[in-house]
Amino acid sequence: MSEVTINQVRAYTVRGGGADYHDQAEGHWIDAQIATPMSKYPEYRMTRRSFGLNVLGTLVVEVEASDGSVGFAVTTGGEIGAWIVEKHLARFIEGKRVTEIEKIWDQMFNATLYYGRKGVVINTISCVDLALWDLLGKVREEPVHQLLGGPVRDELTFYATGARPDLAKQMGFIGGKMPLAHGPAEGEEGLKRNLAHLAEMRRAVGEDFWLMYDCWMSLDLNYATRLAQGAQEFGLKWIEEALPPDDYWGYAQLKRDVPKGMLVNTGEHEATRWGFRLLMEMECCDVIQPDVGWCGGLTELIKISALADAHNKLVVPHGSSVYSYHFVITRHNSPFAEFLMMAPKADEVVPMFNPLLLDEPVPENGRMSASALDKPGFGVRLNPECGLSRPYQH
Ligand SMILES: C[C@H](O)[C@H](O)CC(=O)C(=O)O
Ligand SMILES: [Mg+2]
Repeated sequence: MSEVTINQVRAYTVRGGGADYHDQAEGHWIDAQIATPMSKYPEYRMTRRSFGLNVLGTLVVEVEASDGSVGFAVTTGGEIGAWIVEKHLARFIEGKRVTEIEKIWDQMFNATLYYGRKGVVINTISCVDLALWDLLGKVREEPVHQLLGGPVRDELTFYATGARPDLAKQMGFIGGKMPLAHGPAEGEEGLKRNLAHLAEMRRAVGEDFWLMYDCWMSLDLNYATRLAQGAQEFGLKWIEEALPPDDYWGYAQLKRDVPKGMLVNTGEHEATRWGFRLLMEMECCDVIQPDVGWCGGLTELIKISALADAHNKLVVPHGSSVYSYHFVITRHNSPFAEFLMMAPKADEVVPMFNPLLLDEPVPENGRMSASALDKPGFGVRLNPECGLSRPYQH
């Protein structure tokens, strides 16, 4: 097995949902009015597509081994990611043994340091890394969670992210995270509306169901603190990504200033052990939320998670579908998982990376048994009906 080598890496792009879950058709809840760092510009306030949230599209990376096995993974990264894989990263992948995942990661990261570190380069490295784990699982005929040490519990439990926490409760989820609609540029009136919406949802779901606000980097410290204070009477469980990801100082202050018991979560746009080290050493949050497809992949997440464990922080990955499920089931400090509601009206459970993957497991009644993940690799296949294109070749 250790002699199985990687013959070829190929990078593709695809549009319309998939790993770039923001790339949805008009009218989807995820593209309704949601507070963003661009909301201060009225012309970019009403939808996120207006400022180009969906420009990247999905990147698909395939790695083919000498025994004929093919591993693959998907992330947000589109054509830029495909170029990076084909024109730069391929040299570190092809010819290596399928077991050399750590070495490949280190070479990809160090070779791109001068233009990488965060953002689309790390998304791309993550995608290659996940494809390598998928390949190793397939060569060994084992699920990735077994390669990671095996499940620590029998099932995953999920909270749902979407516009309808009330429906999420009926569907059996343990909580509902809503997008915040109004940002600081909409003043006191917007703040009142944000709180009124939370109050309405609290009435709809009752006392015990978790409710959270996802602020998607849109607030400033003063607004975030006032939102958190106002939200306390409606039992907001956590305030998420309230500030721009580089404002570590703001997060540290926010964590000190939110009402006792309310959690500060962040990290979905953070990357690598060094980025998360800052969040932890500066006491920026209670829960970190790395996206497995954006933070450096599984190889990096293992390190981030160990660091978090030593800092008594929970790790609840952002989105990431099967890449998150296989990890969360193996970690004591990841007690539950996120499920992004991809139905346009958030009124039914559809696979998170729909329609790109076949056999993508979904929670039933807010749960997923470990056995749903018992297939080689990440246990998913590419849907042949999604038209992949290969814009570059090396
Ligand atoms: C709903 C949020 O604005 C975003 O689209 C997803 C996200 O940040 C999350 O799931 O967390
Ligand atoms: Mg979020």
